[in-house]
Amino acid sequence: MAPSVEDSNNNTAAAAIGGGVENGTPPPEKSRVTVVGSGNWGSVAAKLIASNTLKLNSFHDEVRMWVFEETLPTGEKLSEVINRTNENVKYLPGIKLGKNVIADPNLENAVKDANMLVFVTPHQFMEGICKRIVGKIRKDAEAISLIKGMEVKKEGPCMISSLISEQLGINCCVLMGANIANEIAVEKFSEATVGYRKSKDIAEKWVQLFNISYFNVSAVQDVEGVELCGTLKNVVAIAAGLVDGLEMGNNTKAAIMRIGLREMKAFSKLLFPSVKDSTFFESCGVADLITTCLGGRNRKCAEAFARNGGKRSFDELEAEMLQGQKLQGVSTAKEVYEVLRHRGWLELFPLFSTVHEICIGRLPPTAIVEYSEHTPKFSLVGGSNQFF
Ligand SMILES: NC(=O)C1=CN([C@@H]2O[C@H](COP(=O)(O)OP(=O)(O)OC[C@H]3O[C@@H](n4cnc5c(N)ncnc54)[C@H](O)[C@@H]3O)[C@@H](O)[C@H]2O)C=CC1
Ligand SMILES: O=C(CO)COP(=O)(O)O
Repeated sequence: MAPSVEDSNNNTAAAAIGGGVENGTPPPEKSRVTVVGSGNWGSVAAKLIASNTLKLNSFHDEVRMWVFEETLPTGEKLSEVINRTNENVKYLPGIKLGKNVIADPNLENAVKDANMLVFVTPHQFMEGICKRIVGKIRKDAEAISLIKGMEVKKEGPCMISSLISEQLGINCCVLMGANIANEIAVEKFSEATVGYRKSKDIAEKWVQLFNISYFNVSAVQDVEGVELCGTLKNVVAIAAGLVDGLEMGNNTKAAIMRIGLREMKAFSKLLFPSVKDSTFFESCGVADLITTCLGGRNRKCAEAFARNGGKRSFDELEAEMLQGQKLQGVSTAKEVYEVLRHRGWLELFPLFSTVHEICIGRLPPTAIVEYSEHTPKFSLVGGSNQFF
């Protein structure tokens, strides 16, 4: 059974500021936050949030964090070690999360009282997680997804925020940005973008929960644009890593990033015409693309893949190099490819489609920089398509 935390700022303090038992109006209910996920970014998100809930009167101090339970080489359970040491020794070693972060291996228990749910797991696990908690969360819960990825169904592509909204029947914002977790963990400055659909008030509450001196958050009304930026840049980061592994140099890498950004924008607008151009200039857009292509896990594994001439699979490299952390770019490239194939758009997106074909071994890593029959428009910048 996971422990719990008493509030330091209890309702007496809230009552003293506005209303309260003295003048007959009950104090507004404090929000309860649960973080669903405890990987590298999930743990940093919990740390950020926990530092803010201690300061903000409108939130309960305690931040519950669902842990996908595993047994460590020492024989101990990960959740127990987190609660004992206040550190996620596997996914974020060396960083104290805050004593008000409570690791809970029981998913249903972790979510049941929360009215603010923060989803941050690798995207491939979200459908299963939603199925487990349908009908077990508060009806008035609000959600935010920090997950970079999408699902492809028979009906077409489904963004993770839509999956959450549709399966759980709740509103879901997104938070994406140039956010390499290990850098934010040591409190180096970065920015992030909240994407919201309708309610600016809800978006502002999320901004309040995440914003801190070293993490500058702003909100834009463009859920799909923000989420697609975060999702698609992982495919471009694979391409950037391949170029690094081939030792092509900075100009080639910059070209890959530019072509990738064009494809990100075109793909997003073809799927959702409402996506705004301005979103690509937020942290979730060009800034996340740059940081991931320079320092992300997708880049790192793709570099190793190219150095090995494509002879070692991404699965093998992921297991060896990331030790339990997960790549999102390889599966996203596959999902994007499915959409392109179904819609007859493959030739419009040579970078995206080439990345997938390299990942599955149909093309060699060098194809990323080759003008071949498979990539007829690869190095052409013009293109008559209105979306480019
Ligand atoms: N790490 C980073 O720098 C950033 C990551 N993100 C995004 O955040 C999302 C989560 O990534 P991270 O927190 O970095 O995770 P991670 O890749 O570090 O860790 C993997 C997580 O998956 C869990 N897991 C393994 N098998 C599972 C299963 N069957 N069911 C449920 N969970 C399982 C593990 O316990 C672990 O918590 C991803 O979409 C990623 O793209 C976004 C910004 C930065
Ligand atoms: O999304 C990220 C940075 O914003 C992290 O990217 P990687 O998953 O490639 O490390």
